[in-house]
Amino acid sequence: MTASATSVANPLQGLATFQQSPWLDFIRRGFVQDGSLERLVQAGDIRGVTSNPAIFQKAMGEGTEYDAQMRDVLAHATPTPGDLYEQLAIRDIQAAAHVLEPVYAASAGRDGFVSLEVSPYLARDEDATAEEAARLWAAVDKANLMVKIPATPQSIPAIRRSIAAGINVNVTLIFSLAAYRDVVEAWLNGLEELHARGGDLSRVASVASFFVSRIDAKLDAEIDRRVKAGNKEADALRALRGQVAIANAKMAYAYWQQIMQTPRWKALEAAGAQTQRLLWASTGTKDPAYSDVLYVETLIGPHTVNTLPPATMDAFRDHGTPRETLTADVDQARHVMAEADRLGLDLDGVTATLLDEGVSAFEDAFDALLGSVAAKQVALMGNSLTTMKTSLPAELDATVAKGLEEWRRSGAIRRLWAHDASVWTNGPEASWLNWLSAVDAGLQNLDGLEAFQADVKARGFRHVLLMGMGGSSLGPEVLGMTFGKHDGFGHLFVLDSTDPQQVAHYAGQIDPAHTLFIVASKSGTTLEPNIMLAYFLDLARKALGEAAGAQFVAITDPGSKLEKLAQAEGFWKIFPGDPQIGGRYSILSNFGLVPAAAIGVPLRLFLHDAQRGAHLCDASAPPAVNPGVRLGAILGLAAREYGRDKLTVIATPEIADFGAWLEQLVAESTGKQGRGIIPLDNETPGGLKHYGKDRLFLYLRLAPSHRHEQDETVAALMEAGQPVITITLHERRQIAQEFFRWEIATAVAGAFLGIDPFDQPDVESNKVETRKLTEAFEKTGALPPEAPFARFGALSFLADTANTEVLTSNAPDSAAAVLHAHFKRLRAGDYAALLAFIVRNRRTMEWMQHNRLHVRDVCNVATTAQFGPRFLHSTGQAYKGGPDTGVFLQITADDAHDLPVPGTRYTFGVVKAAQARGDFDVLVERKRRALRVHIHGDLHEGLAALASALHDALQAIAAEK
Ligand SMILES: O=C(CO)[C@@H](O)[C@H](O)[C@H](O)[C@H](O)COP(=O)(O)O
Ligand SMILES: O=C[C@H](O)COP(=O)(O)O
Repeated sequence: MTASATSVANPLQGLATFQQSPWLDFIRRGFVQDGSLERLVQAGDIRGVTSNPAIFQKAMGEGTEYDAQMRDVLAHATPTPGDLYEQLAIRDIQAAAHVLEPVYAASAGRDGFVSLEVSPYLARDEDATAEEAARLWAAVDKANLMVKIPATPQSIPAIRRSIAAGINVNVTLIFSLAAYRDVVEAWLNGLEELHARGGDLSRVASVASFFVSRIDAKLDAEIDRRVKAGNKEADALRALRGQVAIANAKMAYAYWQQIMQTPRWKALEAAGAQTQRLLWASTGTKDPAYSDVLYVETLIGPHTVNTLPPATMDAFRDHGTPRETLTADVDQARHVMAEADRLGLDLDGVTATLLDEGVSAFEDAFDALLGSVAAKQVALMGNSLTTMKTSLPAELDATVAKGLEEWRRSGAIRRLWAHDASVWTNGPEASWLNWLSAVDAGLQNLDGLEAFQADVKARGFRHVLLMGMGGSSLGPEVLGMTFGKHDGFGHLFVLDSTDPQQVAHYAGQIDPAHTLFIVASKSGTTLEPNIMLAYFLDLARKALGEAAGAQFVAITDPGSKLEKLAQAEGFWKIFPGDPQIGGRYSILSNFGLVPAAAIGVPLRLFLHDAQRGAHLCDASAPPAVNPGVRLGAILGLAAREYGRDKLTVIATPEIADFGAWLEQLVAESTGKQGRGIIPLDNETPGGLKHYGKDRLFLYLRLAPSHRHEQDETVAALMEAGQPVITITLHERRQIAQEFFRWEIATAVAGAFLGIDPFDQPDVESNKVETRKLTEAFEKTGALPPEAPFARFGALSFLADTANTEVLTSNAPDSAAAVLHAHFKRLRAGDYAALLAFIVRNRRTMEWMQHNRLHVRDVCNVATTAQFGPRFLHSTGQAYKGGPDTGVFLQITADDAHDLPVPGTRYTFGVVKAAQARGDFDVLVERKRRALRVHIHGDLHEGLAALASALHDALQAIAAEK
């Protein structure tokens, strides 16, 4: 039985007599699946369906109707929440379109449509709207689909373009006659364009959705306000209650009638075009004082549609009176409009506001909808996603919620993904955002990377030596430490030091004939990788002769000096970097993927995990459920609003190296202009009393290997009211998700801090100072002389004038006294940093750790222990550019053995010394509290002396408390 064959059994069906189609303003899966829609259609009650973001929000936001399809989709892929929503919505729309096909067929394509709205986020963007309309049209692939496009000034041209492309369009959110005129013009223009191209006009259907009841709701409120205020025209105003919306609609209809008489339309009609029908939307009664069928009964007329919410549909079926009203009392309607004008009811203002409110209400609904979809997605994906739980003081929690809501309202996450620098400082940020698409690029290049991996395996390298600094080395180091050695692949050594002992140590570990050398430098001009390369190329040449280049691979930005050198030296491979990805955001690009390939990390799985991270942090994941934005808001607001800027990392040992990568990302990105976050990696937990109010704890927990005692420590921190973020990984590979989450989080934290998270001005200053010194050395064969202000045994102390004055004011007579004066400067909220330009090995690392903890436990401040020059490309930025809360002890030492740098006059030792001096110069130039201690003679004896002096100094400080 088709709709047209149905006898008129109720008022709804009676609308057909007046050539009005009742459509249903509602959709949801169960309603279509259980045959409810079909029954209405077959009965002849309903001849079309409309949907909008608010309707889908209600449908998908509750219950489990969509779970089965979600599970199905998620079993094969990890879409973004936006894509997932779209797949669900498209299935509903297709199913409803299928139900309405008989109506469409029986009406020869004039009726029986289902509408799907373009994303409300695009309402102010012509191109994006037109593209999305075309995309949805193709994706739904049903002749009886109507794509809904809002009638914003920006979208009107997209309506023309879509009609011209043969797409059925439902123009929505029309409130004013002026907007309706523009819509009609766009529709006519579109048809004319299509006609000129020889297109089939008869298949292009369109409706213009004129919103009704919202106008009364707004104006009635204004009328009530004026009446209450004693307006002398109270009676005239009252008479307009519930009148203007209908009168406004009648004016639109009258305009449509005029258009239908124009030669322009007649020509199109003769060419087969269908008329664009007026559709009355927003026809549910809002004011209970009015009839519940008011906006149906008053607007019945030929060639129109009324889309009814279910309650209005039921009411009209029950007690509506179908009779032609649209063409009746038109003069009265004109009078109402004139009265409204005379009384100063600002209809233009109201309709403009309603359009803005309409767009933002659909945005809000879409946010809520995507939020529910994302939350469901996360729940269904279970342990295939890393999870984040937070335990925050109530005040911070509330501030974060406010910050997230602010991000939602301002659409900041969409702007971030759209590479819009207004998220940050409106500076050069947009040029540094390709890391957002790095995972997709990696997946596209996967075949090439896997082929490289297979070749590496086939060549049977025993070792992989990666040379690079900061962003080029810390990521690969995490991969090496986290994933370990894979069968058939070499062991990874990461060299990011200029310490001659360190270089010699690595040289001693590898056999050049069985080593794959990877030199990684984006710029290709960084001093350290260049001299490391010079050294190891020389070493390899000595062992392998001219064939040495074939053992080398370079990762560098296209056109760099390093690229040229690699070509000249006949390197095996040169992998390009992306000039629009900064070093510390490069782990998921070739800078991480090539080393990952070289050590046998399963790339496809790794990238799919990274993709999970990226998709869950997508623009379509609203801030409150976006794992990256949530984390970023906590980091940024904890630092900005509460001075909780010491991000203290506790991690399951198996994934603990992540902290070194994270330190660079967070510190170098945020630590500038006196603001920022100071990450503290690997600070062994201590008693609660050692932690001040400047801490924010991060517990990175690898569930399968978690340590009970760490869980307990963290529980105690939470108990004590310290803010704790717990991120749980269910397997190591999920570190890839965390790489992406932290990149987004850092960028977001940067936005909250009001800085550019993609530059590193103070690292650059350090490089400049170092270059000056090495250039001076090239010329003179010596570094400029320097004079310690004190020497005690093997320990010399150096500082600038300002620091020296403070440190010598009490005429220190021992190393302990100098150190006492130095660390005595620590205040609550400060941090102490040990910055050692010495060989980095287990023994020295233990020394550093022991002494940093000693400082923490006596001074109750946050501490960090860093090796130079490694940290110069990482946390060094924040030490110099971040908050002035650091107290720095730089440690340098004589080199027992030095190594020449081939092709230069200097040695590794000279470079390292220049770097330490450059570092110190910039620190003091920034007026930081800094002291340098230089160890003469044997390093370990000197370290022992220093530890003992420090011990005495700290004991004195403790005694003074
Ligand atoms: O499809 C359309 C219009 O084309 C409808 O879904 C339209 O969006 C709705 O009728 C309105 O949003 C409902 O408005 P209201 O009852 O919330 O004021
Ligand atoms: O973090 C980046 C380091 O400063 C190294 O830079 P590069 O990759 O250009 O050599």
